[in-house]
Amino acid sequence: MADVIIVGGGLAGTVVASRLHQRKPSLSIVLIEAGPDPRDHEHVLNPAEAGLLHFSDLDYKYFTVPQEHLDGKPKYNCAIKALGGGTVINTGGWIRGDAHDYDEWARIVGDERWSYNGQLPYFKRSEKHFDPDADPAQHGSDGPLHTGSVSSTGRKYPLRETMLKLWSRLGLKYIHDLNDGRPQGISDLVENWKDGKRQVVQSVYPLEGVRVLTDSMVRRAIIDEKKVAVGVELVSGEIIKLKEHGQIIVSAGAYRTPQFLMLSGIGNASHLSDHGIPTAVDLPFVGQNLHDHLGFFRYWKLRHPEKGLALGSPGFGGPNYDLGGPVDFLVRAPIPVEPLRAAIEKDEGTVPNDHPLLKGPRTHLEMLLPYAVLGAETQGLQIPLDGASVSTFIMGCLPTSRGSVALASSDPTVAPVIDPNYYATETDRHVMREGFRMHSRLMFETPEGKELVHSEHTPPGYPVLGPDASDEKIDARVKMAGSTVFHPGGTAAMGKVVDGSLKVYGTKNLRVVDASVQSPNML
Ligand SMILES: Cc1cc2nc3c(=O)[nH]c(=O)nc-3n(C[C@H](O)[C@H](O)[C@H](O)COP(=O)(O)OP(=O)(O)OC[C@H]3O[C@@H](n4cnc5c(N)ncnc54)[C@H](O)[C@@H]3O)c2cc1C
Repeated sequence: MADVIIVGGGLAGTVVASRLHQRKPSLSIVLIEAGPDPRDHEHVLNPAEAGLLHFSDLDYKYFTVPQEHLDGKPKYNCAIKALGGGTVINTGGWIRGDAHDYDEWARIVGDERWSYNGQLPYFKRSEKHFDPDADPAQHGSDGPLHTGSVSSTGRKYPLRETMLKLWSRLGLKYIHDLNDGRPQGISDLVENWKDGKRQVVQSVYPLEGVRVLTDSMVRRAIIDEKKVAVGVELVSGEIIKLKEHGQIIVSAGAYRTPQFLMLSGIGNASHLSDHGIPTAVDLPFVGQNLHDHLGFFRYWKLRHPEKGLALGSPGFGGPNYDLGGPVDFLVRAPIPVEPLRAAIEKDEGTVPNDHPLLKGPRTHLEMLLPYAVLGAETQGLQIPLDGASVSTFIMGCLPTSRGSVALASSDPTVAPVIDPNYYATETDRHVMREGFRMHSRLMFETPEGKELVHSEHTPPGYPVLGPDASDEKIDARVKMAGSTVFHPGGTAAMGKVVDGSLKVYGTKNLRVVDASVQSPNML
């Protein structure tokens, strides 16, 4: 028997377990995680080795259904099966959203607690911010998570001044604080590495006092005839019961949380019946609204590799280079409103001036220039890591494409059917084309770009595309090379599946607390 049963010991589940115990030590809390505690796994603590965890024993190794709006092929999507969830592998980018995003969420669900100011106390509580001169209204100084920027860690990359001039050509300014809710501009990248090491969530949100079961997958929540959650059944057959007025908290991630709800009888009744699952609560929106960030890399051959400008070159190295990723700036930009409006109208018909994507200005694009070549082989390119090339990265921040997670089987150990439906809307295509053209302009038309770059490495069979490339040609590149940035969300959406207090509609004592709860129109 337990007061609180938490299903899934990833980022959200571990934080909730730890904070609940701190707040009320008398509660009996059980945290149940499908995978092991991976902290002694050889590649976990060094963030530079995260690539080695893909397709490892800790990876669920998901593949989507064939993506009809990309190149028609299934796409690999990583998710970690281990205590710590995504914090075991993630890049550690410590990037707070634009205040407009949270305010839009609050407006949609009619609950100010989800606005930027509503969330701010929790942002602050989580961090030990690196900058003593930062605005105390925006940052916390005694939270568990250490953060650091390129400058605060003392990394001085040879291309920094060139990069600042290059990105400024987009009309953007340098901003000192990436994480104050007003992120548009060029800022030092901020990461949550501590002394060059990963902060896996259970190391900073301690679980002493919580009963933790690892290597234990939960099959379903047991819902009684009054729709009250009364316990859970594990795949092993073990049953853990809830004390009266206890809570089951679901935090199995955006792919597995909807699967878990459906296996518990909460979901679209006809889909459940297809899999022989009796319906406890008919909630057709469970598993709908999947959204994810699509990202896209381009690769550039340097004009002067002998200067030691990028990872792999014998001349690339300096004090503290191991304290963060080989990047100077994170760049976040809006795009022009009128062409965007035209794209949205192709999807949605006439749109008002206060359409969420138009008012703001919103942060439509996130961009980087890593001093390294990342993932080129996925585009059929063989670029040696010898410091002779760099990459640029473009991500559409506010996707309007929506997909789904559905059951493949009533067996909880079988992966669900994942369809992110990437690049399905004209809006998403327009945003990505704008980013693509920005990078072409920077590299082919600015003095800094021309001095930096000798040529572009393009995937075999794909020509170099200049700033005046057609939409079709850009789309062809993105469709071949676009891939997930591993940010799925929205599959147990607030206002549709859970209320503003995260309670699952139609049930008692059941909540969802993870990335699944982003609201249906949350962009
Ligand atoms: C490669 C990669 C890079 C990323 N980079 C960044 C970044 O730089 N910055 C950033 O902010 N975010 C990044 N993210 C995203 C971030 O890690 C996720 O958004 C976050 O981990 C989501 O937290 P969650 O609690 O919703 O799910 P998760 O952290 O995925 O946790 C879900 C947990 O539930 C467990 N589970 C699932 N089903 C069951 C079951 N039935 N029974 C028991 N346990 C179960 C899983 O094993 C897992 O441990 C990245 C993610 C990846 C994969």
